[in-house]
Amino acid sequence: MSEESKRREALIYHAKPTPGKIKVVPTKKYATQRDLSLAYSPGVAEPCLEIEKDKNNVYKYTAKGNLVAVISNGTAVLGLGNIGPEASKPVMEGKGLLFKIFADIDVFDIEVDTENVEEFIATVKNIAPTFGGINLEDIKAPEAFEIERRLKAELDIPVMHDDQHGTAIISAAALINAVEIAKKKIEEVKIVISGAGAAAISCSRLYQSFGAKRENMVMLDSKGVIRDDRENLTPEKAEFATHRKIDTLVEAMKDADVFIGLSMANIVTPEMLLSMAKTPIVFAMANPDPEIEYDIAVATRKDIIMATGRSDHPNQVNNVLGFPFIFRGALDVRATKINEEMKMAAVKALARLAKESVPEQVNIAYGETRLTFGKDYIIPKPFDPRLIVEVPPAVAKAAMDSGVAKEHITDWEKYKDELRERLGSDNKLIRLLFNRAKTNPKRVVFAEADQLSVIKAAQIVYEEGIAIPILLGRLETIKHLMAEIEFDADVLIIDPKEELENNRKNKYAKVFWEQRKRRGVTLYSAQRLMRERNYFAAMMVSEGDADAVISGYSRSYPSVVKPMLEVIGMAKGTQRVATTNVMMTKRGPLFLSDTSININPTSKELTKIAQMTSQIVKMFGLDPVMAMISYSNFGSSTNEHATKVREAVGYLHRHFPNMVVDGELQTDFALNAALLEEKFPFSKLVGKKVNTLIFPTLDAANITYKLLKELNEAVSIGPIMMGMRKPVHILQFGANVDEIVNMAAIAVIDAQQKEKEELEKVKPN
Ligand SMILES: NC(=O)C1=CN([C@@H]2O[C@H](COP(=O)(O)OP(=O)(O)OC[C@H]3O[C@@H](n4cnc5c(N)ncnc54)[C@H](OP(=O)(O)O)[C@@H]3O)[C@@H](O)[C@H]2O)C=CC1
Ligand SMILES: CC(=O)C(=O)O
Ligand SMILES: [Mg+2]
Repeated sequence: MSEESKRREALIYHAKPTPGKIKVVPTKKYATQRDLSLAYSPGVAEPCLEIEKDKNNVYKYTAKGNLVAVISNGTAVLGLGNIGPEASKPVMEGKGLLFKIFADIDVFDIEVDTENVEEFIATVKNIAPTFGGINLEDIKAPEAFEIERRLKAELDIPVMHDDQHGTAIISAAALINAVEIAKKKIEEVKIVISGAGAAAISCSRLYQSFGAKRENMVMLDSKGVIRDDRENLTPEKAEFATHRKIDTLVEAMKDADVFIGLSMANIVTPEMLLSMAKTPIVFAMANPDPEIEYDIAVATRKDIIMATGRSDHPNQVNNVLGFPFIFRGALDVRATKINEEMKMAAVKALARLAKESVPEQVNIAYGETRLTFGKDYIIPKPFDPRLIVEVPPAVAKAAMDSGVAKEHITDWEKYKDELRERLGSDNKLIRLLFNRAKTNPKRVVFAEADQLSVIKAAQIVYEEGIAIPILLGRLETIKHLMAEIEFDADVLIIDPKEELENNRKNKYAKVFWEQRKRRGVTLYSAQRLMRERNYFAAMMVSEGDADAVISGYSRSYPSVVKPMLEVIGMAKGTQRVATTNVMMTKRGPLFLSDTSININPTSKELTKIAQMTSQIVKMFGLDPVMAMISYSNFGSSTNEHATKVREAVGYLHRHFPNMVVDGELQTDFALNAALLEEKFPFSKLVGKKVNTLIFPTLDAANITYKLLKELNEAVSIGPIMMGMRKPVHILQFGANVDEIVNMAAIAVIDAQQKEKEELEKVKPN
């Protein structure tokens, strides 16, 4: 993607569909008059009075305990400099997003219009009662030091300047590991630190806590090397002034073991890297552009251990790995401070985690085959789900041991379970899907590529490397739309009506005629049918000219299913096709079947639907736990609708005893584990979390999934077609771009899966 396209993409991302990246969402019911009288006057007076009696009750009755202020005055925004409070807001909202997705902490971002230290301190102090913690961000040195020192002393909630301590914690963990990989000793390494601001000073201090020696450090600011004979140094710079008689970065880099960049872009040259010692460690952490580009650095020295602050290269040393988890631990024990002990605990937890074997889901999330501790993996990845289980407990424990915790955790396993629960699974699951698709992208025919939403989706899957799109539709329209959205990739575009496609069309028509000539199809009618995009698309897949098809955006479901069934047909041994929808709910993904095809399935058909859904759940990397739902519980009704579900469950229990499935069950019992255990302790689902619901009729399933989707209770992926011979996925009429992209990723994974099954069939035993 060109730099200009990236720029535009970033602007559109921030502007659409709603400006900005975060919003406020109520956590209590607000539907009725009764709810409102509790939420607001008169009910709200009760917690007010309780808090008036004892201020600690604010943690019990308000959101304070999980709310962090991300506060900046915009004076040192990333490496962009003093760009002002308004211009810093996208970064602060970004920090809010990261706090939320990685540690389930809510954030108000606050941009303060003052560069005056006293005014800034007064502002933060005045608003502190709202918050459980204060994350100071992108405030320039030396003011940042005084601001943080004073706020820490004067407030009784944790205050952390992220650029100082977040950065110090992460880079210290990375440095300890990098030094070990380089087979050097931290006490001996010569370290050059470019930058003498908030981040650089704090990092250099923390490295000393882990053994680095100040006499081995040379620090530089915008004027060059900070020598002890320089005048008017701030106390922080004076702390790191060197007695060496050198002035420039070129001189400092000679024979250095480590370069720490917390200054600005592109100030390190390849020559400087070449002058460094053996196995040099280079952390070029300026954002968004590092002190030296990753690709240049690794091309210059094969023995380099290289890290940047960016997510698009190995070894992202960025405080995103720190602040969410550090505050999570601090908030959970109501720490009054974030002290040295807590920081050290976080460093050790992070450094340790990088050495443990990496779960497969992290490899998938980053499109890696095998991440292992070494020069390209010195520190955990931000999407590593173990971070939330490892770092906050370490921080919380250190807070308790060092006497700054107001609450104590006793059951650590329970706490870890709570931490796991905090991470919603919707984005994770989608990410997993995308990354799995990217490992082996397949050719996906978009049968309605002359529709704007479809072509936008095709552009995304192409640019993300999820699929290789083939665009079907009116040539002129497609080209026009592509130009409009600046989709200039060299992709295959086919108009089934065009003369140029005659050869292919004739070939497909012949094959189709051969297949159906005894079922009323003439060669002429076959030729006419191949002008129709869904027949043509299905034939492409059937004949191996494409791997999957996506259609249905502009047509009714049945009118798209028909050609797919006629041309591609069902998988061997399958008598029914069906669909499932994955609903990304707050309690995790929930698969609902059959949402689109079987109007009133028999008990036998229900067993097939359950079995096919079970395969799909596994394809998503989850263990199926299935409830066959009904309006009846375990025989409470003898009506045929309940009986057929009961019979289906009986059949599955007899023939597939390892399947975790039970019913017939009402939905509340299926989804409420405590209720189920209390009333039906014999159920196979007791002690398990149901992730799949098999519905008795199409009415019930379709209504449920659309209701959830429209009430914004869950994002839906699907309907995912099950039981076809080749990957065919049919969109809901008018699906949005995200839904089409998700479906394309599913189609690719489906194609990968089917390819694997084919290979296994032909593999000699
Ligand atoms: N990867 C990560 O997690 C993080 C990265 N950073 C990055 O670190 C950088 C600094 O941030 P922060 O400390 O908050 O900002 P500050 O404004 O506090 O500090 C910037 C420092 O860089 C120095 N500097 C400017 N130009 C040069 C130069 N040519 N050579 C050497 N030093 C120079 C300044 O010198 P002087 O004192 O003379 O003005 C100052 O000491 C930014 O690029 C930021 O993006 C920051 C935090 C986290
Ligand atoms: C990452 C960060 O906080 C910064 O670059 O300022
Ligand atoms: Mg910052």
